[in-house]
Amino acid sequence: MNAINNNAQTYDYVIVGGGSAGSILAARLSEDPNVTVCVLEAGRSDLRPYVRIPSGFVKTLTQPEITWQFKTEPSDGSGGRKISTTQGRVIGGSSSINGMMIVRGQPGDFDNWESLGNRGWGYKDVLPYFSRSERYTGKCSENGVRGQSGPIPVTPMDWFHPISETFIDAAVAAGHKRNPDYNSGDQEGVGYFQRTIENGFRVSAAVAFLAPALKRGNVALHSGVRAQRILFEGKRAVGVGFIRRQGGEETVVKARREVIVSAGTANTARLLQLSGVGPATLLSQLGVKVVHELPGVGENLGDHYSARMVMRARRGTTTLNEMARGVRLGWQIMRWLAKKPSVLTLTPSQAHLFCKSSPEVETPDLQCVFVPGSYKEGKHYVLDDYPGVTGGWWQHRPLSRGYVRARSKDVFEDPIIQPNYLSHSVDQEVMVAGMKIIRGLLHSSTLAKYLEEETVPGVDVSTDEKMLDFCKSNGSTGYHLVGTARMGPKSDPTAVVDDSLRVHGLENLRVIDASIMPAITSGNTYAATLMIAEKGADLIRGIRA
Ligand SMILES: Cc1cc2nc3c(=O)[nH]c(=O)nc-3n(C[C@H](O)[C@H](O)[C@H](O)COP(=O)(O)OP(=O)(O)OC[C@H]3O[C@@H](n4cnc5c(N)ncnc54)[C@H](O)[C@@H]3O)c2cc1C
Repeated sequence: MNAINNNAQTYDYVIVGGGSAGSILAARLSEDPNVTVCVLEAGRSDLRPYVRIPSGFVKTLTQPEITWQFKTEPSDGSGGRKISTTQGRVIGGSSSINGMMIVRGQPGDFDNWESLGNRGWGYKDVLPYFSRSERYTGKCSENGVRGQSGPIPVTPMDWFHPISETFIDAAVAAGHKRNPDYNSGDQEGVGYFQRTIENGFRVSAAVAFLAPALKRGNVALHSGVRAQRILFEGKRAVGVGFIRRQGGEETVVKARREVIVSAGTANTARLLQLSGVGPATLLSQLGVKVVHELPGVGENLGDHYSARMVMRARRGTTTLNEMARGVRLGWQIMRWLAKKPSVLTLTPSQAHLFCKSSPEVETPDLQCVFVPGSYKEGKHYVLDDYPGVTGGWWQHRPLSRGYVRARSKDVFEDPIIQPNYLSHSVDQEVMVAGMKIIRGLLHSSTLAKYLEEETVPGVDVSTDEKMLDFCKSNGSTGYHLVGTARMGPKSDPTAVVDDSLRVHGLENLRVIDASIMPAITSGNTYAATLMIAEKGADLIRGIRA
């Protein structure tokens, strides 16, 4: 181990990652004025129009200056393709570039975590933490599960397209119930997404938590720096070494109490590995000295593999494809400037359908989404030249698992990310079932007044085999990477952290971000990550909800 510079600055807590979880942790830990916190963040300022204006989402994905331009390894399930699985590298992390849709998941997701040996992570235990960070402005159900005074606004959809409403009608006609609040504990049904958008702007975890915390004076933020290793004295984490540029000189910050890794699922696993915590064989291939052997570091990678189909709308129908261009776009910009609902404040998907792939399944195992617009086939976020709509779908709880492995000791070289999409036969069956459900709705008589022809993939893709092939060769990431530092008891050989989020076998080191999920949640993963951070902060402070 390199010598630790004795002039290094010392804080009570050093947090690696000023993203979704890191922002909450910095804010909660610094509520005590006697505590000092240092946040190390690889990205820089989030004061950018494409970050702050919700529809800028698609632009951010291709901007390397604010994103980790990660790609997955090819596999049979991805039709031999590498898939871009961009993550946020900017203040606020992925919360500054995500799709802003808030989906908590299902009660059973967390009861399952608890049944895997994680005490205090059942649905009833995590509910207060979901509520704590949110300020839900929609109509609340009477069971009191929604938060109404937290820092993150969760707002109902305020801009509606008649085809989206007709999609909802089609789902109701097909027997699905209209659900006014899928985050109430009963997820099943169809309706509109809830969003982290307020007054026309994205409200990221950094805007809601980190920025106010920085004003307290006991939080230091180093941006544009990459942590390259956690420093240990024996088995105790004592600080973090970071660099500003590839091959640059290392600076050290020391942690009096704890080092907390909140670098996101891919980077957290990679940082642990580069710090000598991980599978011994991998560490030896990398030339990293083993501090503590933990075979599960980087394993158990999960994601929501999604596919989409496109329908051409009848001539004269105005979809987002037309509204996001020319004079119509000008009008929408004017509306946004006047603080009126506008296409500029849309989430990437407008309507949802949480449903079952078959009657035998106990709770919804599919998430279907509807967008009153469409992208050109094979192109990244280029709108079709004709009026079109998109139906997408993914399996809630896929069984396929992959891994993240550092490629080299250099934190400027992207890690190997292999999600092994659709490697499990159940996942293949559920994806095909999902395609049949969404296709049935898009071709229904209810939507026929608007839609005329399936353009992607086309009706000749009609057998289960062809549909599976289509999913394999056209599907994509849900951007919901989780699981590479899975939480579980010591008796579980693949567990990385215990149910207090402490890394097994080491002292003063916790992982608190999406990587600790033992199994992916039934929905987009942001809300669950915020909950993990809220609970993680209490675990550190010894507070019970
Ligand atoms: C494009 C996209 C769209 C998404 N859409 C949705 C959605 O609509 N709804 C939803 O619920 N979920 C969505 N998600 C998923 C959700 O945003 C993530 O699950 C969640 O934000 C993960 O939070 P995190 O704290 O684990 O990581 P992040 O928020 O990614 O934070 C990690 C931070 O650590 C920093 N970092 C990493 N390595 C280092 C290092 N070595 N040194 C210093 N800093 C480092 C990163 O730059 C980053 O800022 C989306 C994700 C993406 C990427």
